[in-house]
Formats: sequence, C-alpha cells, structure tokens
Amino acid sequence: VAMAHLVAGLARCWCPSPLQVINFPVVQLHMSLMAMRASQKDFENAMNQVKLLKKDPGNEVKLKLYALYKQATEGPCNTPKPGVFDLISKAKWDTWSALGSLPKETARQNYVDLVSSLSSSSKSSGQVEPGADRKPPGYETLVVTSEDGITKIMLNRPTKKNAMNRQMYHEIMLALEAASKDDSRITVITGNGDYYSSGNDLTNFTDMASGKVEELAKNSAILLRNFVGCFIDFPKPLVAVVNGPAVGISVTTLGLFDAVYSTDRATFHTPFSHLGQSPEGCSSYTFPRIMSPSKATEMLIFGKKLTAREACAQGLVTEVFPDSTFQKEVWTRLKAYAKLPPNAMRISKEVIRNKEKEKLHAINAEECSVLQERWLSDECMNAVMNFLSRKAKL
Ligand SMILES: CCCCC/C=C/CC(=O)SCCNC(=O)CCNC(=O)[C@H](O)C(C)(C)COP(=O)(O)OP(=O)(O)OC[C@H]1O[C@@H](n2cnc3c(N)ncnc32)[C@H](O)[C@@H]1OP(=O)(O)O
Repeated sequence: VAMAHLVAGLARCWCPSPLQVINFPVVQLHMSLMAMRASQKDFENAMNQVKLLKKDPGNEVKLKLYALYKQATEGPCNTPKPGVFDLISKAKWDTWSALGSLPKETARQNYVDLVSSLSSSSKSSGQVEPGADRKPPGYETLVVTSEDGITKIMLNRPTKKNAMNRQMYHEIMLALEAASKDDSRITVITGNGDYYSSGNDLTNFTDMASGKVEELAKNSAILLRNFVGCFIDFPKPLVAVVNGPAVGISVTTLGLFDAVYSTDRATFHTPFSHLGQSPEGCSSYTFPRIMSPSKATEMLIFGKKLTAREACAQGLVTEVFPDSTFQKEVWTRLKAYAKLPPNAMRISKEVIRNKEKEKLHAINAEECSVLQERWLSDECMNAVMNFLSRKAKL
C-alpha cells in the first residue's frame, strides 16, 4: 500500500494538473521539436503533451519534470525542506533544490526538450490499454511481516545475495516509514537465504558507463542520503538479525542500529577502496567510535573482512549465536524484548540518539557528496566493470 502511495504520489508530482493519472491514453503526439528558445506557448504545449504520454516515464523522470516545472515557474527552490519520512515531498524538494540557480528560461527550455524526447520515444498505437502501466501493490524486493510486536523487514533477493538495487533502497525507506507508524514495538531487518546482503547492487552503476553520468551520480547521492537518513531518524528500537555475510552498505548501516545479532557464519566487510569508493552510512563517524580509529581504518580503508566473533569483539555486533540455533535464540529474545513498555523504549532511544542526530545528518551529507565524485572516477568505474565482467570477486 505504501508503495502504491509513493507511485501514485510521484505520478501526480511531475505534472501540475491534479487530474493526472498513472495510465496514459495512447495518442499520436505532435511536437515542437528542437526549439532553440522555448516560448511560453511551447512550455504550455509541453505541459499538455506530458498528460498524453502513453508510457509512464518512471519516477526519476517525473521528479525531473516536476523540478523543471517549478524552476521555470517559480525560480530556485524557496520552500522549507520536508521531513525525512515525508518521502514524496522530500524527493520533490531535493530534485528542485538540486537545480540551484538555473535561470527560469533555461528550465523552461529543458522542460520542453525533456517532454519532446519522451514524446518521440513514446510509441503510439491509437488504443488505450487499461491498467497496462499500473504497478501491483506491495513490495517487490522485501517481505514485510508484523507479529508479536515485531515488524520484520526481510531483504528478499536471495539469488542476488540480497544486493540492494534502487527498488530495494526505496522499498526499505517505505517499510521503515510504515514500521515507524505501525503498532509494533521493535523493527528488525534481516535477509532471506544465505546472505544478509552483498551491499549495493553494482548494476546500479551500469548506466554510469553511458550517457548522463553526472546526473546519475547526483541522483544516486540523493537516494543514498535519504536512505541513510531514514536509519538516523528511525524512532523505535531497530535490530539487525544478520543471517549471513554482509558487505558494504549493509555493514556500515549496522552502526546506526540499536542492536546487531549475528550468526557465527556471517562475515563483515566494506571493500570501498577495492571499488574506488569511500565510506558511507555514517561509518566514517560511527566505526572509529564503535571500534578504535585504527580498527575502523582496517575495515574502511583496507577492506579487512571480520568474522562475526571479531565484529563482536570490536563492538559492531552485539552478540553472536551458533548458526544451528541462531533463529530460535534470537527470535525468542526479541519476542521477550517486544513485551517491554513501548513508550519507555522509544523515549530511551530518543534520549540516546538525539545527542548526535544533527551530527549524523551532517556526516551523511558529507559522505554522499564525496561519493558522488568517487562514482565518476576511473577507479570506481573500472572496479564495477571488473565485477560485472566477472573478473573480480570482492
Ligand atoms: C544508489 C547508490 C547507493 C550506493 C551505496 C554504496 C554502497 C557501497 C557498497 O555497498 S560497496 C559493496 C558492493 N558489493 C560488492 O562489492 C559485492 C559484490 N559481490 C561479490 O563480491 C560476490 O557476489 C559475493 C562475494 C557477494 C558472493 O559471491 P558468490 O560466489 O557466493 O556468489 P555470486 O557472485 O555468484 O553471486 C550470485 C549472484 O548474485 C549477484 N550479486 C551478488 N552481489 C552482487 C552485487 N553487490 N551487485 C550485483 N550483483 C550481485 C552475482 O552477480 C550473481 O548473479 P548471477 O547469478 O546473475 O551471475
């Protein structure tokens, strides 16, 4: 349901008309192509053409259209930043704000050009296909359940070792938002299959090899910042049930959980240097504090892989359990914890987290902006290409 809300919300946000719907009638489109300087009339035409697009252009394009429309009509973003859990408004605000001081005329031209490119790639057959672009409700990359006072968010791409693709980042944010408001007392993140998660899905970077790499890097940095922001702000006790090896962002974000229970089969590593990347998930701040600066360096710079017992000795993991009894022991304990008074748990978390919330958000912003540059480096692109061409296992 939350996913449906986001999709519907974004479907509304890219076009000024409140009547905009997700399905588009199939209509032959007539374009004012390649106008060097878009007039107000061109702009109005483009707004009308947007409503006639046959194919849903996807959320990123809709956000871009929204931002360009706002910039063209109102100028630079001048509204207060929405809260981190107001996902749709925040995504819209971020995209508009990213346009900086782009002149109104240029934004108008870019809007017209973008609509033009969408329209020319939109096939027209003269028939309406009801429901063709409608997404089914629910999560595609997660299984989310709630019982015994515990909401369990299970990463569910076991054949890809639960690598986090863009869809999964968005769905985790939505699931956390929903869990923050449901009547559960504890929220758990775990993985399906033999891995907790192999971290960022490296195919997220495939598009960087072609076309608008700067734009993709910028959008990825915004997505990452919002994603990590949800962990910083999550108001209830958040527990990781680490059912197997964890890599990259699935390790760094552990520093933002309230407890981390691990099977003795799990390993933990962050191969950032191997990938030409740099730390994220606030790990540049949390890891040196949790471990010691030099132990954090071994992980974050040299990519040292820790066993579960080593990670526990370093303070990253709360407790390690034998794999054979892991699930039974952990869930028995969590069910007992979930009987504790919910308000007391929430308030205690608030007292602990509030001391450094602002700092964590600042660290998150800085890490994302450094990464945005890193993603464009040869070191990063070569490492990703190596993985995708199966030359290297990390
Ligand atoms: C929006 C952008 C935000 C960016 C945030 C940045 C985060 C930084 C990080 O997270 S860095 C960490 C990135 N992760 C990795 O580098 C891990 C890469 N994967 C591996 O090294 C290995 O796959 C493995 C060690 C995790 C597992 O090896 P194993 O041999 O046991 O299994 P396979 O390699 O055969 O994997 C099975 C299939 O899963 C696919 N896969 C696994 N991990 C990833 C991944 N991270 N990205 C994309 N795909 C992944 C793998 O390709 C296999 O798929 P196939 O069966 O179709 O070949």
